[in-house]
Amino acid sequence: MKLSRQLTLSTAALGLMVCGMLGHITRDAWRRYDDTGAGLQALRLTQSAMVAAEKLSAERGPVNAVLGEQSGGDPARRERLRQARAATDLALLQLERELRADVGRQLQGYDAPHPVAIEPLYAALGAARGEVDRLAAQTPATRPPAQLQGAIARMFALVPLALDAVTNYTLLSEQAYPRISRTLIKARYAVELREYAGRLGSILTVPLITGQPLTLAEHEQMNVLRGRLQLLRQQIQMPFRVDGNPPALTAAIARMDRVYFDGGQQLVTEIEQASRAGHAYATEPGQFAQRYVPTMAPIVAVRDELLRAAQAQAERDRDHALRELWIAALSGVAILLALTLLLLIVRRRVIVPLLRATRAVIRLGNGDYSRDPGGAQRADEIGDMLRALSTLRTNSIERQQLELERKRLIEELRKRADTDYLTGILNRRAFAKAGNRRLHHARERNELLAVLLFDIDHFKSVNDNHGHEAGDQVLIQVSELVRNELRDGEILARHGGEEFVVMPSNCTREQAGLLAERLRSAIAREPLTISGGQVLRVTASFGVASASGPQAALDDLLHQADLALYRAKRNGRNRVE
Ligand SMILES: Nc1nc2c(ncn2[C@@H]2O[C@H](COP(=O)(O)OP(=O)(O)OP(=O)(O)O)[C@@H](O)[C@H]2O)c(=O)[nH]1
Repeated sequence: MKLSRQLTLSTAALGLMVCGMLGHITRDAWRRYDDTGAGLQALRLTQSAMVAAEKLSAERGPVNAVLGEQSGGDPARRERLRQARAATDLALLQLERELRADVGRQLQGYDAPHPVAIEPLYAALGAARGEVDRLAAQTPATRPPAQLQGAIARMFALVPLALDAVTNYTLLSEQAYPRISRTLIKARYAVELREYAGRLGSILTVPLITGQPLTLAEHEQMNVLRGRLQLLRQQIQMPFRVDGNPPALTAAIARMDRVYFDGGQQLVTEIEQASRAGHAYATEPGQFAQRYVPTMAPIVAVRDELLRAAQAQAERDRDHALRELWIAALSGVAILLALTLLLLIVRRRVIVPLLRATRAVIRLGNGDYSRDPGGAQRADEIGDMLRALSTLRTNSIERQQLELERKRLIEELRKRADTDYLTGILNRRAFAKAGNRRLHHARERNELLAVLLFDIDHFKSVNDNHGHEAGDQVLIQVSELVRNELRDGEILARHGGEEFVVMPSNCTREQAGLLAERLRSAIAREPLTISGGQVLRVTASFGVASASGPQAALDDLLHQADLALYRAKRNGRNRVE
């Protein structure tokens, strides 16, 4: 597989792995963020349900005051009852609104009990208030104690309905966001504490109205409630395992201990003691409610402090989760960008130069040195490689030039070895090679072969009379003259000194004689101009020999021609024999 493809595939695989990992991290961060959001939502619902439960509890105070009045309708008490009812209605409306807006959106998907429907609570509340109003319309003396008890019991029965909602929303909050569960459980205890504190006070309502002592059952009921209140108080006081209670919560608990457990319960104890002693009660229900109810406010403050702590924790966690989500998403994008950039850099800085280098190596291998691989300005390893290739190209060009020069020199040497240095025609050695080749050829085809040997007459006198250099010029001009007379395929060579040899192809003795005659007359006819402008005329004597058949040998042929030449010299020169 090619390197560029391998790189693309491995980068893609790496990118996928990084994407998968980041997807996982981002999904986790998103889930945490979503959980804290859902937790906050559930927390708001829990808070609304707790406020509704508290308002329902609080409504019992004015109810007791109105039902416990001694004479006629007290407008101030009625007004307090109206205000308490308005506060309850507002809290329920708030809860209902949040339920409609939020449940099914944020909290969907959590396997929690379905929050209680608000309608049964409204029905029970309507019925209880109707009963209270009916009794309040009667004069105090005509209000039967049993019916008063019934009306108060109905009011009591409302709170568990709201507490059910509290419990369910608390569970939802816990499930959506477990980190705040301990705080919410404590808040739930505070709500219960407020409810039981209210109940403790409410037990006294009827005895205070009727002026009767508390019954044994009422004493026992009060002891049970006190026990529960102590238990809940201890649970709330118990510090959180990791961080302990926050200072604001510690202060709220201390205030609750002082105001309610010391002050509020003291009021209850005083009435209990008067009942046991058989004394008349020093207070009537309205006055008692006015003194007792405010002592329960710090309990609600503790609850609110706990809810505030839970909310602060959830918001902190949500901000943290959001920050992590951003970090995961941004680092994912940054890693992917870095990978892409790396791929592009490697492709541009490594793969492309490698491909260029490969092409350059192939070109060099094929002997094409036309283009330089380039990249000399790069300071990295690829630059080193390209520079090495450039050097290789330069060396190869030099080597190629040397090789050409060597070939040219060899060719020149070969030529020189075969060429007569003076006349430029073949020398005796080259003639022997060419002549033997032709002889061999003639033998194969059974052709006739002839040799003409000629020698310039009285050449010595040319040298003697005109100088050796003039003799050289005569030799050169005679060879040129003869070469011009010959046709292609007719070999001319200097056989030595002033002696030349001609070998025509496939030629009879007669044809060779005619050729010799033609050459002889051309030499004799041609005036030769030597340096200094002097004109000379020379003649030459020719000896002709021919041979055919397998026995023919070049030396024999030359020997016979030489004999014929000798005869021509002897017979007067400038002739053909
Ligand atoms: N200038 C010159 N002279 C040469 C060369 N080679 C041989 N000679 C001369 O050629 C002459 C040959 O002389 P000879 O063999 O006596 O023959 P000739 O004078 O031609 O007389 P015949 O052949 O009998 O007609 C000698 O003087 C050689 O020195 C050469 O390359 N240049």
